[in-house]
Amino acid sequence: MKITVVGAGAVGATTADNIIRRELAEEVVLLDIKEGVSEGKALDMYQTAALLGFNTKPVGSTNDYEKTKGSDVVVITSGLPRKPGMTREELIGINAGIVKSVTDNILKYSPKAIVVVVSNPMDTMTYLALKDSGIPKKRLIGMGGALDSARFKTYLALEMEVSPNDIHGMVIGGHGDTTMIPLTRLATYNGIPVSRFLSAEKLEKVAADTMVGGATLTKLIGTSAWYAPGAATAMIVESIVRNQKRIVPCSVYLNGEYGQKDICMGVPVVIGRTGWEKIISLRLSDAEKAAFEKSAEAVRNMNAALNLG
Ligand SMILES: NC(=O)C1=CN([C@@H]2O[C@H](COP(=O)(O)OP(=O)(O)OC[C@H]3O[C@@H](n4cnc5c(N)ncnc54)[C@H](O)[C@@H]3O)[C@@H](O)[C@H]2O)C=CC1
Ligand SMILES: O=C([O-])CC(=O)C(=O)O
Repeated sequence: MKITVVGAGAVGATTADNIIRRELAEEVVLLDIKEGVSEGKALDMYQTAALLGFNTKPVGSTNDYEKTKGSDVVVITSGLPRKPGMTREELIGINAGIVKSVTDNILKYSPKAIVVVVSNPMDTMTYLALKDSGIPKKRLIGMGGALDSARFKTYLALEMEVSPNDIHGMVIGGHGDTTMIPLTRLATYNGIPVSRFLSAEKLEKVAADTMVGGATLTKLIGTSAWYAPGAATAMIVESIVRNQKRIVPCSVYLNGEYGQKDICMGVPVVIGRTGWEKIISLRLSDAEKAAFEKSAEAVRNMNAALNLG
């Protein structure tokens, strides 16, 4: 098994670190355009092998795609992160060019790879990667809902003063401050609806905090988050390489599912060795359906800015 992570910045390096620690592949290639950075970070990570006891080898590459050849899974994190006060959507101008050229290069050397897109605005970057490359839709996965759901569970756990490990819940829709849909109605504390433990007001606050979870961290840190994004991305990669069939909300190409066509956005999918294997169709309430439609409209407007014709 060989995995490539493009972008050796905060999210890319953290993703690679999580992947090597869990020995998800024999080799993990970290590629960046900044001279020497990926080689340096890969060597730094490899020096933890003697301390932590893993056997996966990280390899750095300064923009040399030959080194990524034959990758089974490729994660794309290259691109600008937002600064406080910005939306993810404002990154489209620069990141579209980066994601397009990276996708072309990756598929030239690894035509059979499953590609996980992280760069923002993620739903639109996933759509761009699909339209530009023609990659079979099931091999293209946008990472957003995995992270948003982890934040949702964390905010619920904090409010309830329980372990996040006992909380189950999902966030679907777009990966944007106003497009996310935390499915509060379906969230549980080990199978028991969270509405048994928290008031409607508290649940509304949890949902609102979840939606701006990324913006909150960006304001605190000065750039966007990386620990949970890296862990969420590695969780998806693990479900692929270990064929775990986990149900994870991911941005995938919809062709009529959830009432939407020709768009990538977050819905629950089963993730296994061939990519996303199937979409789980949830019975949404009327309010949830309306939120999904509104979310799709916003994502579609963003996609139109790509001018794909
Ligand atoms: N989908 C999600 O849930 C999340 C998405 N993100 C997004 O991930 C992206 C990366 O974020 P960070 O790692 O914090 O940024 P960063 O600035 O730390 O790292 C980005 C890296 O990409 C590299 N890069 C730029 N152009 C490249 C190219 N053509 N080829 C290869 N590498 C290139 C840069 O040199 C830099 O090292 C941002 O767009 C951010 O908004 C971040 C967190 C969560
Ligand atoms: O907030 C951002 O810009 C980065 C991101 O997507 C997240 O952390 O959810």
